[in-house]
Amino acid sequence: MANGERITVDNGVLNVPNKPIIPFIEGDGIGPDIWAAASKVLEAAVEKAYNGEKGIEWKEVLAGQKAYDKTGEWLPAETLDVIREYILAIKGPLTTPIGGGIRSLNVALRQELDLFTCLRPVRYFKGVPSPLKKPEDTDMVIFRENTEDIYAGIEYAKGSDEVKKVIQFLQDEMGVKNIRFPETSGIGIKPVSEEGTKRLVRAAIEYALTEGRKSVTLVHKGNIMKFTEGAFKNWGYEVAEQEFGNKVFTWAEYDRIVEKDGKDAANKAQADAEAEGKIIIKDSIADIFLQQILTRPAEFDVVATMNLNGDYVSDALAAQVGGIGIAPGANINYETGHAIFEATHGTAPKYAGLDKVNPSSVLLSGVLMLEHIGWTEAAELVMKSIEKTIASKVVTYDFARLMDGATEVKCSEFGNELIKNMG
Ligand SMILES: NC(=O)C1=CN([C@@H]2O[C@H](COP(=O)(O)OP(=O)(O)OC[C@H]3O[C@@H](n4cnc5c(N)ncnc54)[C@H](OP(=O)(O)O)[C@@H]3O)[C@@H](O)[C@H]2O)C=CC1
Ligand SMILES: O=C(O)CCC(=O)C(=O)O
Ligand SMILES: [Mg+2]
Repeated sequence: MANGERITVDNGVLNVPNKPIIPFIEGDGIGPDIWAAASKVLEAAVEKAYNGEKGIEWKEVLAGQKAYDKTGEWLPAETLDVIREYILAIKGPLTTPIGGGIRSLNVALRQELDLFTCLRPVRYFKGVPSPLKKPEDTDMVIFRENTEDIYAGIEYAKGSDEVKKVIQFLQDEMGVKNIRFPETSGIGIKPVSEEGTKRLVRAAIEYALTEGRKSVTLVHKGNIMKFTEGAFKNWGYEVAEQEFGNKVFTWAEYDRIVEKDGKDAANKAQADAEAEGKIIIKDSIADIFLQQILTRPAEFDVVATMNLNGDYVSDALAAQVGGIGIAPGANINYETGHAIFEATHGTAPKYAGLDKVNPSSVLLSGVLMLEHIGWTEAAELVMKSIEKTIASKVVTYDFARLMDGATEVKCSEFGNELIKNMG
């Protein structure tokens, strides 16, 4: 086989050689354990699917503690340059200290490469322990805005010169009277833009159309945060109606029909739209949404939301289908083609180096990557093997503690079992 080559991108379309070079970040904490297990499984699936005609050449790039120890920098410029050049990458989790210290490297990677969608599919694997009666009803795909919101990192600490300036500006020039304790407040700023919202919602609707999904729900807290989260909802409906026309039916349209012709007419219009296979664009306020995904999961499909809501919703939905050990993700810019695949969970520091945790989240992120480059046969092999292995009740601690009659295996052993059960 030829030596590795670069993936290139032409007008947003990927050209994938038979031996693509794909950068990886091993990650902090449990990162080395899960990456070792998952990369072996991905290699075995590609080898088996294509009889050695295709293969991935991994290229390590540094970030986090390993980068700091080797270079004195947490996120070396070279890492960003390499990912920019090689288009796709996959990463393990990176630690972010709480209440001080460096800002999130995970967020920095997303912002630096403008990976505006955090795509997190949530589906159930038969046999996985779940707190729900019918976990198989949970089949959602989260589109989380990845570059804005409170994650922009515009924050000023209590007592700093900056916070005093901001509070003074708000009080003196903006007439703000309700900062309850101005002397002891920190301040965070939440930018949410029309452009950022529309590109995210556009990507979610395009995904729903391509994948034959039924609805896109805009999740927001727009009753309280009117000009950020409320605007997200309005811009979402706008982009749906202006750019997708009669391929969608929105609840904004529903409301207009109610006003003009009454509720029965609106219900009929929605039922007709559903029968015609149009995508229903609806919205839900974030707090009730968190209840309804538990009580009525079948009503939700594609979910589009802002950064912080998306972070909370991701972990909550992961719990419904067996937990964060099996929750994959991808950070994607659909315009430039750049993407970084990564698990939804973090570094789980108490398990670091114990060869204990479930490698499935980063592995399934690798499956998303295989699908993304069109290597669906290899992706399918991994999926089938996960199903078979879980059905045989050979699982890591997280599932074993909730399953009757399970055999608990280590992270690396679970990876080997997946390879054994492949095909
Ligand atoms: N994208 C990223 O790189 C992310 C990084 N982080 C960072 O990770 C660090 C730790 O965050 P924390 O809030 O503790 O969240 P984590 O997701 O790291 O861990 C929380 C708990 O989730 C369970 N868990 C996590 N990963 C696995 C796995 N692979 N298999 C089985 N169970 C798993 C464990 O549960 P149990 O204890 O029940 O066994 C663990 O204690 C922080 O610095 C945070 O900022 C967090 C999220 C994402
Ligand atoms: O960057 C971090 O440390 C946390 C990020 C996170 O929780 C997420 O992206 O889901
Ligand atoms: Mg999170």
